[in-house]
Amino acid sequence: METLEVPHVRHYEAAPPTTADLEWADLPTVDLLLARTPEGMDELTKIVKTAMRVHGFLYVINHGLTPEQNARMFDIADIPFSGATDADKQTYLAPMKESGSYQGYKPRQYWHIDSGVKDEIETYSINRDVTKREHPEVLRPFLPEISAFAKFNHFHVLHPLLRLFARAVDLPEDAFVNIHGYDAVGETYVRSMKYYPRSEEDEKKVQQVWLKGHTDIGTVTILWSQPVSALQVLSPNNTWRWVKHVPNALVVNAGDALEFLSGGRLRATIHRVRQPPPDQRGRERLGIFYFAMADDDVVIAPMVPNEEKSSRFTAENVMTMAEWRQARTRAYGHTKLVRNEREKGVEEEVINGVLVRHYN
Ligand SMILES: O=C(O)CCC(=O)C(=O)O
Ligand SMILES: [Fe+2]
Repeated sequence: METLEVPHVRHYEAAPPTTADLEWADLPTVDLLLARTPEGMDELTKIVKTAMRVHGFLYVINHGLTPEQNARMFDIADIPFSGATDADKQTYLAPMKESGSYQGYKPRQYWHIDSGVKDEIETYSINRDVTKREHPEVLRPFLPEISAFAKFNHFHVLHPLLRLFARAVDLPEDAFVNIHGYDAVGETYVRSMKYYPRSEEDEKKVQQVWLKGHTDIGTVTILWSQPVSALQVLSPNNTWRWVKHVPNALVVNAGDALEFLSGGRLRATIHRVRQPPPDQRGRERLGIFYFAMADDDVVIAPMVPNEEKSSRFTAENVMTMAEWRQARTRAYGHTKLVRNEREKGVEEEVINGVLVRHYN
């Protein structure tokens, strides 16, 4: 049997945490150690219920990966950007327009942000089944570790959270787990994401926005916390609050698909990425995520009575997870958005009959 020797990986040194005094979001924490007992599950269900109604974001701690294993994943996450050649980046481009898939590279300057200025974000997305597509040669020796990381996210973070989400909306505990199979056909990704600083002139034009306010496409987004402060959530009183870095914690939010499945009870909260505070400017920002989607063939219609006033989903919008993610991926950063005359900074589009809002 051929064995691949694992080469040395350059250590990715992130910027130190900011010392700026920012308006931080006050997000609840789910301690996964509590998920091991029935009493703990009851307590966590209450926390999750409030978290998803009020903030739509929460922290997860005690997931089981050590700080060293976490740091190793950030080192590996940087390989597609600093280790691959420009030719690799062309060869392994994601077929975003053709098949509505992010598998592979999304190059910089692919999405329109504002006033003719485009994004400075490179992403590399790998299906949880890492064999679904070929990868740049430099990344191949690390595929077993990436695959183990996907499995870890799936079974040790996603599934426990899905059980809590199901309990929070009074569904049987495994209702959401059953539509997030590890071996099912679907587009859950491990994604590396690198933000590069832009010119001051462009910062002015986009009013310091690096990634417009949006909701995520899938069911659950798991973000591995990193020190460069830039992520903000739209708080219940309609102001942006910064998400503080918590070492080795995860930042979790629901996306559109979970909002639809839960009849609007588990809200897909708007969030954005903006220029970091002055002490972190000029630095790159590397992120690593597990973007979960339900299995491709799942109809993302309410599994509980629809909460009319909060859900964007209506009975006419019946579609599968695959249809929704493909339509959203094709449209993102390319469609002409319509300014909402009543709400400043809000632009809208309708995708498959569903209102999608973008914030600046
Ligand atoms: O970079 C971040 O912190 C968030 C990115 C994000 O919201 C996304 O890719 O959907
Ligand atoms: Fe997002």
